[in-house]
Amino acid sequence: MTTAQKIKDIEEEMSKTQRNKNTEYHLGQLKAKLAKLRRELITPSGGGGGGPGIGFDVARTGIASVGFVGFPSVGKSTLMSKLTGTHSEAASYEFTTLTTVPGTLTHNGARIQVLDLPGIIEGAKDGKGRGRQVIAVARTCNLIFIVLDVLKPLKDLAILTNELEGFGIRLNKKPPAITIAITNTVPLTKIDAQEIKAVLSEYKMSNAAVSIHQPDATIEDFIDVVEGNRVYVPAIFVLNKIDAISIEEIDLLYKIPDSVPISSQLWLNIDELLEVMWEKLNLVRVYTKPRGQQPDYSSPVVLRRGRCTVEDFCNAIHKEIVKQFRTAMVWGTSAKHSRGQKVGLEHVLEDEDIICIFKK
Ligand SMILES: Nc1nc2c(ncn2[C@@H]2O[C@H](COP(=O)(O)OP(=O)(O)OP(=O)(O)O)[C@@H](O)[C@H]2O)c(=O)[nH]1
Ligand SMILES: [K+]
Ligand SMILES: [Mg+2]
Repeated sequence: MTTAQKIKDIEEEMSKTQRNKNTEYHLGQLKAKLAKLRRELITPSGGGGGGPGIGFDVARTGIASVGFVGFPSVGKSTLMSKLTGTHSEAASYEFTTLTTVPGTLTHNGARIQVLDLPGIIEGAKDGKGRGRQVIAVARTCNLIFIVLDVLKPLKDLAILTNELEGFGIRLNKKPPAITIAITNTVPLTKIDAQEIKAVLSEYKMSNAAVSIHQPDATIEDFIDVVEGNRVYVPAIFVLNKIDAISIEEIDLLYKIPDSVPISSQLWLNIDELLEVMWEKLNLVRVYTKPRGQQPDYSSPVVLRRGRCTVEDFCNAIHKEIVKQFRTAMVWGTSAKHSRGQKVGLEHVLEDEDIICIFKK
């Protein structure tokens, strides 16, 4: 039996099983089995791994990357060509794009790589078409544009989200606040949730201390933590081709969370798309101020959130700078005083801070 078939069987059994106190343990087991099978799909045991294949893995440039995921002919390539100036073939027939096509755009001084991808279809995560290669590229991006055609049913949005979920990608979600520490000394006296026990037994963890710090955590969140190979990626639902619908219909579209309606063909509402893209990328711009001079606002050093200490700033300019570093003055949100703060290499910078480095 193939992995895809095994998954289907379990999904069928789950849909037939009514949820109650007596079936909780069994359902927990099934969900864990399902997660393990999905992992097999992401990383096939026969070697080769689940990474992007030939024509999909492209050289990475820029400070962050945005991947385009969507059904065929929703307008991904039209958008990508216009945003970056790099030509990616667009046409009225499906599967025009067959590989990853990279381009770059510069926004607020940051160079961002844009990856146009082939269209995917339902069942992509289970091996249909080139879906798995496409989703494997999307997994490595800092932001995903889920591109949708407003003339097609909006249930496509749920289908695409589900395809990515099945590949371990969590859209617009924070990692669950759950920790698992395996121990041989602490007996499991307080845990009585049948589902948690079932999952742990499925993973052959007989002595585990589970701490859940999140009241609304679900058993799916718990499995995500046990599996540990999830990626949490921000996403924008790009609702394309609004030139083909009425104003009233556009107003309804605005109710979809994290969505931006646009027309890539008529170039409508692209400013909003770029603004939301910028917010979601969560980048940190740092302006350099040479001693005794005004800050240079024209070309910020752009860093990624979580990797934006003064040391990261130095390394982004030149590897040698850290060796000569004595101290730095910082002005802006991260500084304690409005007149600036003297800081060391470990200081964490904020967006639009100004920095002056003093060397030894
Ligand atoms: N009306 C309208 N048509 C558009 C818009 N954007 C793209 N199209 C048309 O939609 C068709 C498909 O466009 P593509 O850019 O090739 O779509 P794609 O998503 O890259 O398609 P695949 O690579 O085949 O998956 C083309 O005929 C485009 O001219 C838009 O904003 N409005
Ligand atoms: K097309
Ligand atoms: Mg295309």
